[in-house]
Amino acid sequence: MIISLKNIVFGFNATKPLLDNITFSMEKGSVYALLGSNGAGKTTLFNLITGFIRPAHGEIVFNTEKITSLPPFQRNRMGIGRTFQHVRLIGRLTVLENLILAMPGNKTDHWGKALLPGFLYRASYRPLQEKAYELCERFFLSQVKHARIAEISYGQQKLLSLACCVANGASMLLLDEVVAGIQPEYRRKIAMIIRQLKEEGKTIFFIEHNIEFVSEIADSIFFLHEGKITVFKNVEVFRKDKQVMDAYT
Ligand SMILES: Nc1ncnc2c1ncn2[C@@H]1O[C@H](COP(=O)(O)OP(=O)(O)OP(=O)(O)O)[C@@H](O)[C@H]1O
Repeated sequence: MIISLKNIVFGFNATKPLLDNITFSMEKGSVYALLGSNGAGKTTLFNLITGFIRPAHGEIVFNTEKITSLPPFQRNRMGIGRTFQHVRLIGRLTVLENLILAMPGNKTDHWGKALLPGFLYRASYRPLQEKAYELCERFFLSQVKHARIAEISYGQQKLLSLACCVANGASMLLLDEVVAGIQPEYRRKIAMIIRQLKEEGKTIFFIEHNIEFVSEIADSIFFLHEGKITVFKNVEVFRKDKQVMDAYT
């Protein structure tokens, strides 16, 4: 087990909790989809896991450590990475530079390293650069590695967001609508990469409305409805469920 949530309660107002006593756990090396109608609380659940908000009650355990009251940067260092629904990349930097910036240690060491003599600085930078080249290769970004973010397509930006999450060293990746609004070609590439990440033992939790994409890659489906989570083993069972049909009609 990589993560468990126990009796999580969260609400933006006192009248009705948005997330009402949520309990679930996830296995290492598995892929989980999170579905639910608009406003069900999917992004809020991601914000709770990543530490942007805290629950009113309940506990979150990641790799046997309680993380419920840890800030986002600490959870990130422990291996929880995320991508956002609207990509958050640094526009004036290139693809390679965005990747290098996402690598652990680089940001905090940057100014210290800048004081080193040139040859030593270049030597310390080179392994990061090499890793960034490898990631570009793996994420189909080699041809645009020197391009700035505004010069690459939306599909490439989504691939880069995912690559940054991997560069960051995450063992659990939370992906918020990673294939929404992109060409089928990029959707196929992202599906392939997610399968590879699973093979490497990473845990993927992704919010998605595209049921075809969900059926291609998810091991389980988490359905969030009226504050509760129901788990489905596959898309067929999910599609036939009455509660699901009612929620989407
Ligand atoms: N900071 C906030 N303050 C008050 N209400 C909020 C806040 N953030 C979200 N909400 C409300 O909480 C509910 C759940 O929002 P959330 O973004 O988690 O839903 P979602 O399931 O991710 O929806 P979508 O599929 O539309 O992205 C919505 O009604 C939203 O308006």
